[in-house]
Amino acid sequence: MSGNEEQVLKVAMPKGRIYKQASNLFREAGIPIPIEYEDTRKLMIELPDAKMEFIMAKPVDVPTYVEYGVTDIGIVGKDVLMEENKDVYELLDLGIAKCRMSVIALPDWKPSIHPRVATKYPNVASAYFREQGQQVEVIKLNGSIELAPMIGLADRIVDMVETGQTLRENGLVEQTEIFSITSRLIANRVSYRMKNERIQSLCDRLQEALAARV
Ligand SMILES: Nc1ncnc2c1ncn2[C@@H]1O[C@H](COP(=O)(O)OP(=O)(O)OP(=O)(O)O)[C@@H](O)[C@H]1O
Ligand SMILES: O=P(O)(O)OC[C@H]1O[C@H](OP(=O)(O)OP(=O)(O)O)[C@H](O)[C@@H]1O
Repeated sequence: MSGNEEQVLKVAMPKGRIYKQASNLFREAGIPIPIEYEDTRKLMIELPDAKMEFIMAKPVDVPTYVEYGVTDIGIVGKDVLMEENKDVYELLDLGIAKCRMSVIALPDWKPSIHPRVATKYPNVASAYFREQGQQVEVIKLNGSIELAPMIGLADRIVDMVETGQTLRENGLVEQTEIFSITSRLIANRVSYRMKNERIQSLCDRLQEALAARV
């Protein structure tokens, strides 16, 4: 890394579906991060002129990098923030990668004596059903969650809905929306104090870029 170490702002960017929207927003804010990174396996991007360094992280790991301070800030979905419950500051709602967390079932769902709920988000699901006063067994899956009620692993699932296409194509219905999701800018607590001016100025630029969109 070149330049003054103190001044470099380290950012954890999520690989996958958030990257494109987040990188568009950064470019609109005047930060020339590449549009695509998929054609390389490079996991770090340095922007010496902007004194910024980006790491390409698995989305679910972004709060961990930020909590440990190996990056100063990061971008992450509200779903991951709720599930991971890390000790970080949530600075800005970026309004990108919109979707919602919902309870989903087959159309003929009926309450059962030993209800089972499959999800990628066991903490979110457990907290939700606890608040509802419903005792359920939560089963953790890592993907293709919609399969669970279809093949009898669970009665219901807690999962994200964006367009609703996955539900429609698999004959499932949304029972309840638990919360809406967008991506957030988060910061390490120490970095927020030590690099406050840099982080604040980035927030201002991102907010201006967001305001210019509407
Ligand atoms: N349709 C959607 N389904 C899932 N997440 C979505 C959707 N639309 C927006 N998002 C947001 O994108 C984030 C990252 O999703 P993405 O699929 O890239 O990562 P992931 O779930 O970790 O995938 P993988 O495990 O395949 O790497 C989610 O945490 C959520 O905030
Ligand atoms: O409402 P839709 O627009 O259909 O989007 C929702 C789907 O997208 C996500 O799955 P993802 O693509 O991340 O795949 P996976 O979790 O099954 O790996 C989510 O878990 C839903 O299955």
